[in-house]
Order: sequence, then C-alpha cells, then structure tokens
Amino acid sequence: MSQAQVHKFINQQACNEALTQELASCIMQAFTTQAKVSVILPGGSTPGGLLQLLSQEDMRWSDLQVSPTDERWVAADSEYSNSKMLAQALPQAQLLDPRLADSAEASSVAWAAVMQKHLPVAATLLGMGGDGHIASLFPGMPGLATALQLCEEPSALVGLAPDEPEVRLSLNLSMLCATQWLGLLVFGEEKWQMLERVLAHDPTTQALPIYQLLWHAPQPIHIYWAP
Ligand SMILES: O=C1O[C@H](COP(=O)(O)O)[C@@H](O)[C@H](O)[C@H]1O
Repeated sequence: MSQAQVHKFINQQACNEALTQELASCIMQAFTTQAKVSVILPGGSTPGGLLQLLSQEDMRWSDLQVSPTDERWVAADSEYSNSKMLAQALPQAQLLDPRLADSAEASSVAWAAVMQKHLPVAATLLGMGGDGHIASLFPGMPGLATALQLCEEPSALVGLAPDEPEVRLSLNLSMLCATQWLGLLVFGEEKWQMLERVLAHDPTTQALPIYQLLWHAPQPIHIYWAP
C-alpha cells in the first residue's frame, strides 16, 4: 500500500512556504541531537522558489550539509549543474558535491562512500520529471532495476538520461529512502496526472522510478503539489 500523503496548494508560493516550514522543522529537530545535519535536495527547475525561501530561515547554516539527489556530468560552472544551483541558492550551507573524481564512474563510487557517512539524513526531497524519473533514475536506463532495489546497499551510480546532458550521477533508491523525512515536490497539471495514474496503479506506470518510490518507500512520502 502506498504511504503517500498528498499536500495540494492553490499556487506554488503557498506550496513553497509550507514546505519551507516543514523542512526547517525537520532540520531544527535533527539539530537537537546532532552537531551536524545533512539533507538531500533536488535539482532541476522546480525547487528554485523553495530554496529562496529556505535560505531566509534562521538556522545553523554552517553545520548544515546539503547534497543534491543527483548531478548532471557537466562542468562545475555549467548552468545544468545541480550542485551549482544548490550552492548559489544556499551559500551559507556546506555543499556535498558529487563531482569527486575525473570520471563519472569514479565519482559515483566516491560520492556513495561520502553519503553513507551521513545516513540517515534529516530530510530528503525529490523532484520528478514528466517521464516519471526521480533524481537521475530514468525509465529504461541501464542498471535501473538494481538502482531501484531497496534491498541494495545505499549507494550512488552513473545514470543515463534520454536527452543532454545524458551522463548523470544519482543516489540509488535505497540511499534516497535512508532519511527521517521523505518528500516529493511537483508542480503542474501534467505531472499531477502522472502522479494520479501512479497512485491508481495504472499498469503502464509500474516500471517507472516514481512508481517504485511511491509504492515501495518504507516510510510515508509527503507529496507537495501546486499547479
Ligand atoms: O533532470 C532532473 O530532473 C528532475 C526534475 O526536474 P524539473 O526541472 O522538472 O524540476 C530533478 O528532480 C532532478 O534533480 C534533475 O537532475
């Protein structure tokens, strides 16, 4: 049974405001027992407004470590880099940059080792593409079945997107679910229709990464949506 909890808002601003408070609360709660706190946040275009609001929250920023859910294998200063986007949006936090070696393969191995030391993180927020991908786990890509297995060790891998930039680094589903709070931020009617089909067990969605997340994550997943 899906443990999805849907939070729908009339517009993106209201959604971002509510989600900012939820994330800030998770982070503050974690700081009551930990000296350093880690969170995992999505890349892409959706989280821009959220990150702007989050950056204005009063918290122990220098002790907060932030990793992207995934990275595009592009130059560090590329407009397509998720790490660059997070570093610019949350300059007060410590970025856990996945680009740790000269090759994508070696970086994925090194990033997995780094992230394993941060588990469980206080909060993991994901985005979703219109094709049902999450992080850089794309429908039909090589290695997808293993990357979606929750019995696998929390890890990272090289992903393959259908469009440029094709080469990606991604956390696997087991790592993405190793968190005290799990969320999904999605905007737009088209993506909502995709979520409805997934939540209704539409058989055409069952091979999608988003289906695996919504139906097999071991804890409740909070879906934040606005048109
Ligand atoms: O390629 C990616 O896509 C998803 C969704 O991106 P969006 O632009 O539709 O918000 C994103 O969550 C992921 O981090 C990113 O690398």
